[in-house]
Amino acid sequence: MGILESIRGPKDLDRLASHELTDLAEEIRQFLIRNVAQTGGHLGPNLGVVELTLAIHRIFDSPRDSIVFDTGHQSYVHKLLTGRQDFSTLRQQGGLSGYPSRSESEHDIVESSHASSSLSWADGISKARKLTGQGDRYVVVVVGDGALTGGMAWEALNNIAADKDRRVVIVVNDNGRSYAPTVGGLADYLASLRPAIDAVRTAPAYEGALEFWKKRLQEGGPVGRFAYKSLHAAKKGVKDWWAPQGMFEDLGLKYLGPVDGHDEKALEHALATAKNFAGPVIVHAITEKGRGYAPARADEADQFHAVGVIDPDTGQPVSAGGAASWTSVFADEIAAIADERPDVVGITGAMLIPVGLHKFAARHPERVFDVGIAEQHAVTSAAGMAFGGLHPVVAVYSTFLNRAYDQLLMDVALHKAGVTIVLDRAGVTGPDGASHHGQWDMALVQSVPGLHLAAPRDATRLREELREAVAISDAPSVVRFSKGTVGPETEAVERLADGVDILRRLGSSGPGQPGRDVLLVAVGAMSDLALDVAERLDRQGISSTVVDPRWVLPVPKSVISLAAEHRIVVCLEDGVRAGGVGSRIRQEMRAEGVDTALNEVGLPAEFLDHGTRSEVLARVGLTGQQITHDIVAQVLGTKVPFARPLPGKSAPRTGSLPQL
Ligand SMILES: Cc1ncc(C[n+]2csc(CCOP(=O)(O)OP(=O)(O)O)c2C)c(N)n1
Ligand SMILES: CC(=O)[C@@H](O)[C@H](O)COP(=O)(O)O
Ligand SMILES: [Mg+2]
Repeated sequence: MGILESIRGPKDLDRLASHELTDLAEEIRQFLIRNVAQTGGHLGPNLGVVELTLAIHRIFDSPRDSIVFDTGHQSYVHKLLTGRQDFSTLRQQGGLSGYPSRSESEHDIVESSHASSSLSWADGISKARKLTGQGDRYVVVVVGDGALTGGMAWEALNNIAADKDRRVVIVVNDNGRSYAPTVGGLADYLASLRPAIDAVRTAPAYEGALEFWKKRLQEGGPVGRFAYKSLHAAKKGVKDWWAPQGMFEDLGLKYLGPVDGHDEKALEHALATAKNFAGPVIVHAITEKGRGYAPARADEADQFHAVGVIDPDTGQPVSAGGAASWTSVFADEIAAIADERPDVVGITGAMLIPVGLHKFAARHPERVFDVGIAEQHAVTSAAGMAFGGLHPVVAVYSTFLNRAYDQLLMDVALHKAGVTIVLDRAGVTGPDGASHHGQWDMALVQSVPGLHLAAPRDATRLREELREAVAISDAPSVVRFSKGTVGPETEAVERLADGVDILRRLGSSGPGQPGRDVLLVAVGAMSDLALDVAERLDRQGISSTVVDPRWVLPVPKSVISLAAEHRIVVCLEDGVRAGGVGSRIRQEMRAEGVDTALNEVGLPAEFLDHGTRSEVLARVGLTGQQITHDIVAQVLGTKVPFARPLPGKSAPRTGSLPQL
């Protein structure tokens, strides 16, 4: 049996000798490679924090002390050390979360995968500890160099530094990368330290010398004066030479490091030193993403930041890529647009390749900007670019737009700025769980005055709607699409004057009668589902029309007219029902005096646990069978009157469906 199996909780680490810790670190690395290769997950980040996590759990006393992981994707080692060593269900429905999870362990605190929030958590927890007489309990934060490029982190540092007697230990996990090498002034700053200094500040000798001279200083007299002069000179020298200590100390934070983040002994020394400060302190650990796994280290793109199922020996993906992904279609089209439109620029929040701006950047490097993990800044900076005559395309995952709602509203929309926001991973994503589903974007943006929202149903419409979006120069435009492979191409049987596509007309409501029983409004990728429902209804004698609005906001007038000609409207959307597209259509129908019954079919306003995309959709009832069942029950259950006429239209029909 290896050492790892003997670790049931952090306390079991205390008895290990130094060589056993080295062996344990190797065991953990092999465990991660073997297991994450089977399930997929954040292999690179976790290989980089093995020694760091061991040292933290040996020096601090979780859960009495709180350990907070920023973003949380690098908490696998923490899980292994806190009683969770079955990784066979990692990120699977009902299995281990890929992020900290309070329901899994008392050692877990922050479940959100949204970066740069950990220091605010630490500020809050430490204030609570102080006010409740528990000021002797530490808050230890593991924050990456990438997460430190998020503005929220600096808001928190400003507050943490203001109060010297709160026990906050900030471990900067500096591997020099987000996905790609971290960008910006801070990254350059941290990088400038790595080669120069090798943990001298935490060497026992340095601390001893400091203590010796501080005592002489207190004794006063000629020796004390000499001590003062030499300490002051040393500090100034170090300050000039050792920038981060200056920067962080200017902020009011003690700085320790940089420390070799793979030297467990040096880490423990630095953390023990930090613990003795009993106040806010930064420990700057230099780590390597993908440490100990050659395929990860060789991966120039992102050092195996997040992998699918791979061959553990070679690191190669097990399943060759199949159909095109939404992201790849976007990547090709935006690059083509960039060739044609010199005013178009791209902006990414440290996710150039994941959001598909890499081809654009390869062809026009001067026109793609990586702003770091700073979506709020990205959106307002885009408003500035639009003011300067450019057309920015901000590409982010849907869930991360949540963070930039005010910037979209008050910097882009208020100023009628021609900014296009492309939302990848919109709707249910799956394995990354509750904080990653892009389920709120449509509800958020539908309240933004003047905003245009497109939800393409397939690759052709993505290309088309993206081009239409970048042609809008006086308002924000948003194009949103799902994670993963693009659905089948669905050609319209008719395109109406306002761009709405009729996808199918099935059955009829009677000779000479307009419309049909059910109007199925399919938002984006829901078109496949809507067509499946139409087929199922047809088999039960219920007629339907399937439409894809393409641009769902503003609500196209033809959707309202069609609603008046059907008995029920069902809007299918891969987003929260509350405040979604369906509710907006309902508002517009009411404004036009159309009182056709409308069902919003979408996601609940709930946090949805991880699983595959189809498992999660099934869990919330977004399946052909369930939707059909509900429609049939409603239509057969009640005599659903036809709508009152639109002004100038024929009188409504009433009647009941044929008995089945
Ligand atoms: C607000 C937000 N934007 C983007 C992401 C996507 N994301 C996940 S991890 C990551 C890089 C994090 O870099 P760093 O903090 O240095 O951690 P590392 O992976 O290097 O350990 C990014 C951009 C996110 N989780 N949150
Ligand atoms: C932790 C984080 O936010 C990202 O790494 C995310 O897990 C990537 O998601 P995709 O795998 O969908 O690109
Ligand atoms: Mg990093």
